[in-house]
Amino acid sequence: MSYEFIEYPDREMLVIDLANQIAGDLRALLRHEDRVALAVPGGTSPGPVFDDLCAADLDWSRVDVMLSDERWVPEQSERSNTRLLRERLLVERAAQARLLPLYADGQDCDTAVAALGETIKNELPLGVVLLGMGLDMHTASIFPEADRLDEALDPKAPILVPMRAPGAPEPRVTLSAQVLNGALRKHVLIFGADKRAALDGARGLSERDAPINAVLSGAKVHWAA
Ligand SMILES: O=C1O[C@H](COP(=O)(O)O)[C@@H](O)[C@H](O)[C@H]1O
Repeated sequence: MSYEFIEYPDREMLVIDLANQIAGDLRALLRHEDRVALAVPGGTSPGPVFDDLCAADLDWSRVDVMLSDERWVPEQSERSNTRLLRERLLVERAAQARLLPLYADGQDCDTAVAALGETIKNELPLGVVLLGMGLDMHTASIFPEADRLDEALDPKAPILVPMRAPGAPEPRVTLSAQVLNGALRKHVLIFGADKRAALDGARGLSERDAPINAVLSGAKVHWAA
């Protein structure tokens, strides 16, 4: 699998350039489509990119934003990826975008995935996907040793898969690898020497051992120490 690796002198330059590239991708796709879907990660890495991207000059009213994965916790929780989105991406100009939820309050994730997946069906293929990666080489919530890892990696996987994993403190839902991998533009955001070593270490491993490998083909990987 081949991907483009872009190394930046520092995190600030990465953030500015990546936000510009995503905005450029969205503008380019909006020239030919009525609406474009953008999927983004949660966790600790993407916040600064959201802070820049939210001010991008484009027709956000035609952008459908969703998460790559969600931790099954209420939006009030510090661990809610939806909360991060609302606070740092869906503000300023990007407040015009439509949020497609990956969480349903009061339901369990195993029953909620079918209905949540239905709302995403018409968005495929996704226009732009930004992904993160954990030190254990998980991406979205596709974790090594997760209970439904094989299902999430299956080319015939459903759109959304519930997931429980030793490395995840709460149940999750995740877009499946084929949905993420099928995006028209793919970006992966990685900060730090330890994650770069993890990415290098993923080379030659199976997708089960290194789920990041399931989404790298044709992606741009953005890295800064
Ligand atoms: O739990 C998650 O982890 C990954 C990586 O997060 P980071 O904090 O190491 O940047 C993230 O991509 C994923 O969306 C999130 O749910």
